[in-house]
Amino acid sequence: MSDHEQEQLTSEHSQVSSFDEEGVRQAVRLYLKSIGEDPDREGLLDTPDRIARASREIFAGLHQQPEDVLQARFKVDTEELVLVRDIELYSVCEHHLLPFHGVAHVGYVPSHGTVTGLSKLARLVDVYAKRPQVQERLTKQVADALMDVVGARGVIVVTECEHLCMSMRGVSKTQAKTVTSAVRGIMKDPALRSEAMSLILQH
Ligand SMILES: Nc1nc2c(ncn2[C@@H]2O[C@H](COP(=O)(O)OP(=O)(O)OP(=O)(O)O)[C@@H](O)[C@H]2O)c(=O)[nH]1
Ligand SMILES: [Zn+2]
Repeated sequence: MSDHEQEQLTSEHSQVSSFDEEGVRQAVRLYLKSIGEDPDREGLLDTPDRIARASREIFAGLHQQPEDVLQARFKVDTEELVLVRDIELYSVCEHHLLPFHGVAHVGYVPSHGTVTGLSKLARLVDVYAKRPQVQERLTKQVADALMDVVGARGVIVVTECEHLCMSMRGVSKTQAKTVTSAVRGIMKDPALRSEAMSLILQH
């Protein structure tokens, strides 16, 4: 198996177990102790519970599939580009468990007039963002889901993010933005791709 196939296997198809709230609470107490804090001081008493509740939200995408949010599909007489720009995105980098955040631009060309609801594109971004991630994989997974689940003829996904692991620590570059893209199907056609890119870049 190639490295690429191995990476896909471990990050996309590995078994996800159910959310263990008590496990998170215990881990946070241990973490606080290990950084030299006192988990029993007043200000920190409820922190393990807060982090457990917040983690349920932040990592909700681990327990969702694209099919769960792409159910709204209907017919509109169009086979033209549909693009939702500047979809806010909050995710967590799997290397440091620190946030990365920014925007996603998601465009697709429907097949036989089958479109999905506009809000569903944003929900799809969340399904993949609310997991421990790397930005490249997030971008690719959104594109692949639109091709596979909605049956799009072509897709373009561009994400622009700031990684807190690069700004609040480590290399400390606060202005650096990471841009990744995934282009599928007929969107690879240079004219269509450049139409989509010019719409995406209209800030
Ligand atoms: N390609 C990619 N890299 C990421 C992403 N998020 C974080 N990283 C990088 O993952 C790398 C992990 O590198 P390591 O050398 O193992 O970790 P580190 O010692 O904490 O690295 P520094 O951040 O350079 O201090 C770093 O270069 C991060 O910038 C992402 O979404 N995509
Ligand atoms: Zn990181």
